[in-house]
Amino acid sequence: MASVEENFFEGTEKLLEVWFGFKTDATNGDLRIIPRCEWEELLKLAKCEIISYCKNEDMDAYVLSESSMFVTKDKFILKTCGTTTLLQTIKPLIQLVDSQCGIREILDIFYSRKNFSRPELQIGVHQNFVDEVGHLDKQFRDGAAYTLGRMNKDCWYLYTLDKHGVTQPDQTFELLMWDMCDNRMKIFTKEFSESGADATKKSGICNIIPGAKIDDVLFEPCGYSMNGLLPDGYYFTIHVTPESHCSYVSFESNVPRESYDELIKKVLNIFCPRKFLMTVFANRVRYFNFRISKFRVYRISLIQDHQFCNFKNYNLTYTLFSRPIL
Ligand SMILES: C[S@+](CC[C@H](N)C(=O)[O-])C[C@H]1O[C@@H](n2cnc3c(N)ncnc32)[C@H](O)[C@@H]1O
Repeated sequence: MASVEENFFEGTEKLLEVWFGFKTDATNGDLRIIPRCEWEELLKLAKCEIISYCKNEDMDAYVLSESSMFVTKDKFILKTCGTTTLLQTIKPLIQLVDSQCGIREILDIFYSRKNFSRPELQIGVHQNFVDEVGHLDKQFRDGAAYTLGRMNKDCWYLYTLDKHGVTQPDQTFELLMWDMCDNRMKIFTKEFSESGADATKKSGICNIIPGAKIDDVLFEPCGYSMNGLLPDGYYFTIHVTPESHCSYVSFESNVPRESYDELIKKVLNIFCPRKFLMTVFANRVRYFNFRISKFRVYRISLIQDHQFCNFKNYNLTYTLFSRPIL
């Protein structure tokens, strides 16, 4: 029988979002003209590959062997888990966008991740955030790095640019969940579900944001990834590592909401995590005032850490919750 060590999978993702300055006068000024073979080459540097693809008018969405990639006219999002080497793509990405689209200006970048369960298994700079920051600093002059949460326990790292880059309304909401309920995790195995679509239906993921165009994959023997596309460049993406000794789920979306209460309630009801971390990022155009007192849905949750950051262009709320085992 394989040991727990051999079966360990690091579900925690590295997440990169890059906003490019887009040129109205250029016919090639759109990241979506970049051919798939170029993305495939770029992803090789991160040690992952495309396994599924869907698109709508505003966005191209790729399910990867390790999480997801989204491409819009002027925005690139890459989310990779396991022992991928995401930051190896950053310089080649900038060169690729320059050579194919003639775009050199970078409005903002966001590189973030939760602390890993097993950082020693990561490759190169990804073993610790200080080295990741060093790598990013070589590329960007005005980078700023932060740690939210407890440096010796659960925390969340962020690297962004210290500038007023993105002028259009923008927000990103993330729920990172771990210590999951085993019963719920069964759905994301081939033993219990036939396909990605079957798991999406059985779990109730299909009801989180109705009307989305969904591309879902169920891995063999277990594991699940989905991208959901909505009109006007909105998306959501869910990734599940169901193995009980390292269970982890992530939910991410840029859909705007006055309050995220309903969305959070739906996601928590599906996955039942014992611990979860929430980040809400919103720029001044889409200022989001998060008030913890309104958190009716978490009556049974304990807030362990709650922090609010006021950046030059964005506000960020970070909250870590734990729930008693019922
Ligand atoms: C790619 S998925 C989603 C990972 C995601 N970051 C998460 O939130 O957990 C990872 C899950 O799929 C399983 N899996 C099965 N085959 C895989 C493969 N070829 N590559 C990556 N993961 C695979 C892993 O064991 C794990 O349970």
